[in-house]
Amino acid sequence: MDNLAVRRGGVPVLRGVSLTIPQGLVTAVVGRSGVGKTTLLGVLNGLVAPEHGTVTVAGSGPLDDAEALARHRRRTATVFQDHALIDRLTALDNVLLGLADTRHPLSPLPWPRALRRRAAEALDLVGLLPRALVRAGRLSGGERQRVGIARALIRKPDILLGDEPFASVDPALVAHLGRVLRQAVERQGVTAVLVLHQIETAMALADRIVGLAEGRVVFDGPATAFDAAARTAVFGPRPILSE
Ligand SMILES: Nc1ncnc2c1ncn2[C@@H]1O[C@H](COP(=O)(O)OP(=O)(O)OP(=O)(O)O)[C@@H](O)[C@H]1O
Repeated sequence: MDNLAVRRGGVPVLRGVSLTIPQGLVTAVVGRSGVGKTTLLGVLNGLVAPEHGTVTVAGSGPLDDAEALARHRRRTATVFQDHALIDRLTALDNVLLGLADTRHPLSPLPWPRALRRRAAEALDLVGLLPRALVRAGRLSGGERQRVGIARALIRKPDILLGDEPFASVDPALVAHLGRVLRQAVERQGVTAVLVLHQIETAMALADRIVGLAEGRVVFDGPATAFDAAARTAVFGPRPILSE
């Protein structure tokens, strides 16, 4: 990302962000609420157009070119903050939507057995196989989120973007899902960029941390280097709690 500036609703959100995200690692994006983490992810999957600056992806090219953007999207999977599931479809069919660029997702033809098996395996990875045939509209928030993760993993993407992918997941499951994502990164060479709300989760899961404050990158380094000073730069001084 080179000197990116982005406005939302006319208001500057990112102001000159330059960043290199290394391939094959997990990078966590952290910062206070409203700082522009989702916006940064939106620029990375081409859903948000920068006012100026460019994003160039190795193997795809600068994303301001339509062909490069299409190439980039075929290699990318996103876990959205609001899950973006179709309520009337089962968990399994929602996972198959991850393969929608191979065939129309709502085609009345049954999905080939091999692909259904792949979807079942993806659901198993996130611990949801017993809920495979339940309609998404009947799943809990955390279950929906895990369907979203399975739908991203079934694509076997080169690039995995996640917007608070564990936000509504039971805390006991977060470590397990973190391991599932790390396995995908390590076995398939995935480059992951995850917006993470909890700095503790980011430090445990990510190789690198990017901290945003006031529209700029104020920390960019290994997770092990995210110290008290970095925490203050990103999140501000700790509030003093009155008794
Ligand atoms: N579609 C939009 N129209 C106008 N303003 C927007 C829009 N989307 C986001 N914003 C504003 O842009 C700023 C950055 O939003 P963004 O969602 O990127 O922040 P965030 O860091 O992901 O927040 P959170 O941690 O609360 O999810 C916020 O001030 C938000 O109100």
